[in-house]
This record gives sequence, C-alpha cells and structure tokens, in this order.
Amino acid sequence: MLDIQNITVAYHGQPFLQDFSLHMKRGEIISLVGESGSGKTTAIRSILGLLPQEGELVSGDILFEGKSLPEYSEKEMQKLRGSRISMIFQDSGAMLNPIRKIGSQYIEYIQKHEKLSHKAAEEKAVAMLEAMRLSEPERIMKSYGFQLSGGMRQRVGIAMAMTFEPELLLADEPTAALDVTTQAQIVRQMMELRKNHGTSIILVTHNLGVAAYMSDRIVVMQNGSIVEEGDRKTILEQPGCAYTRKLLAAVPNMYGEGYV
Ligand SMILES: Nc1ncnc2c1ncn2[C@@H]1O[C@H](COP(=O)(O)OP(=O)(O)OP(=O)(O)O)[C@@H](O)[C@H]1O
Repeated sequence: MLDIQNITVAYHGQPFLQDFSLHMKRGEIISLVGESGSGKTTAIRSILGLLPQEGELVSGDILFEGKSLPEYSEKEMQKLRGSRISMIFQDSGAMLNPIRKIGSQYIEYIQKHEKLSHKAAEEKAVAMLEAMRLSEPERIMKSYGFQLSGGMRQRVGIAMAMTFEPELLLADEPTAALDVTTQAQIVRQMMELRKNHGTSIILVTHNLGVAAYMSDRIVVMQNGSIVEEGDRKTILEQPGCAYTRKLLAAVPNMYGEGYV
C-alpha cells in the first residue's frame, strides 16, 4: 500500500535523509526507532508533504496505492490528509485552536471531509471521544483546549486523526508525553484500528518497549539512514548492528506488556 523508493531529503540544500526506502503492506505496523536527530520525523513528514520550509524532497518517489504522492497537487494532498492518511504528533493537542471550543473545531473537521449535518457530525465526534475512553465527551466538546489536561488533549487529537479510519496512520511519538496508563490505552486504540479497519501504522518512537509491543517490523535509523531493519523478533533478539544493540541496552525492561 505504501512504497517509499530511495528518497533523499535535503535541509537548506544539504542532503540529510539519504536513500530511504520502505515497503509496507496493508495492516502492517512498522516502528522507526533511533536517537534524536536520526531522521525519523523527516521520513514520515515527507510522506504527507509536510516538510518544514527548509526541507525538500530532492529525489526518489513515494507511492501510495500505486500513485505518486509528490505529484499530488496541494489540494489533492489536503483531501488525503486527515481522511486516508492521518498523522498524530507528540503534542497533537497543540494543533487545536486555543480560542475555539473543541466541539466546534472537531465538527468543522468532520464536515470538511464528509457531508454530514451538524448534529450527525457532533454525534460522530462524541462517539470517537468515547472510543478514546475520555469520560464526559459532551463536556469536552464544550471545553477549550486549556481546560483539559495534556493527556486529554492528546487523546482528542488522536480521536480526530482516527475519525475517518485512515488506511495509513503516521504516529510521531504519540505517547511520549503521557503517563503509563494513558500510553497503554492509546497503544491499544491504535492496535484496534488495525484490527478493525486494516489500518497500516508507521510509529516513530524512542520507546523500544512500545515498538516491541506493537510492531511487526522495526526500522533502526541513524544520521539520516537506515542502519538495520527486520521483523520485531530478529531486531530484539538478534540485532545485527552495534548501534541497535546500544539502543536495546538503553531500555531497562522492554519485554512484557507491563512496559507500555
Ligand atoms: N527545519 C529544519 N531545518 C533544518 N534542519 C532540520 C530541520 N528539521 C530537521 N532538520 C535536520 O534533520 C535532522 C533530523 O531531524 P528529525 O526531526 O527528522 O529527527 P528525529 O529522528 O525525528 O529526531 P527526534 O526524535 O528528536 O524527533 C535534525 O537533526 C536536523 O539536522
């Protein structure tokens, strides 16, 4: 479903992400792991054409269901984002407008992608918030972002990203800022999305525990390149490269569901 072919991304004209390739099947979960600055975010932002101004995709191609994403117009991309491909960030809640109530933003977002009455859109939003195990969804709809905790805001952002059961979910450190219980809930929610809708997920994470728990495959990155990739078991039990071993050694206790 997604085929990233040898892409190179430059910042200020200097190539950084080099020759990055990734082939992904429907319903697959792949984690990108690596130290800060290794290029994980750059890789997933290029898929959606959301590189910062200084960044540029200089070569390679990204095929989504056989179509070249870099050839999409901005309008076509906007239609794709948030419906067929969604992205969640470490602080998705920060994308909410602070001076508007959550409900009106959520309803507007739904109506942008689907022809629904105000009432039907509202019901859909409330149902998604409930699915994120947010209690009192009606109250949340009437709140401003600052009236919610960071973890609640994050779950609102994730609910929005999941509203249209995307075919591909790009998750950039989605649980990093959350407490362990909320982390586990969100991880389960993502797994359910895959189970119920066959969503493919690319997860960027520092947390090898989360990567170990969720992914079918793990891709290890360093300095803008892939240094190792393989199925979860191989990477965790027989890492081939010293850098992967170092990352693994830095995780105190990564086995067992208790970690996530
Ligand atoms: N806006 C930018 N302008 C210039 N260089 C950038 C910019 N964004 C990223 N870079 C370069 O790309 C490198 C990788 O950044 P990226 O965010 O992709 O890494 P990462 O592995 O996701 O790191 P982190 O885990 O800290 O988010 C940075 O160290 C920097 O050199």
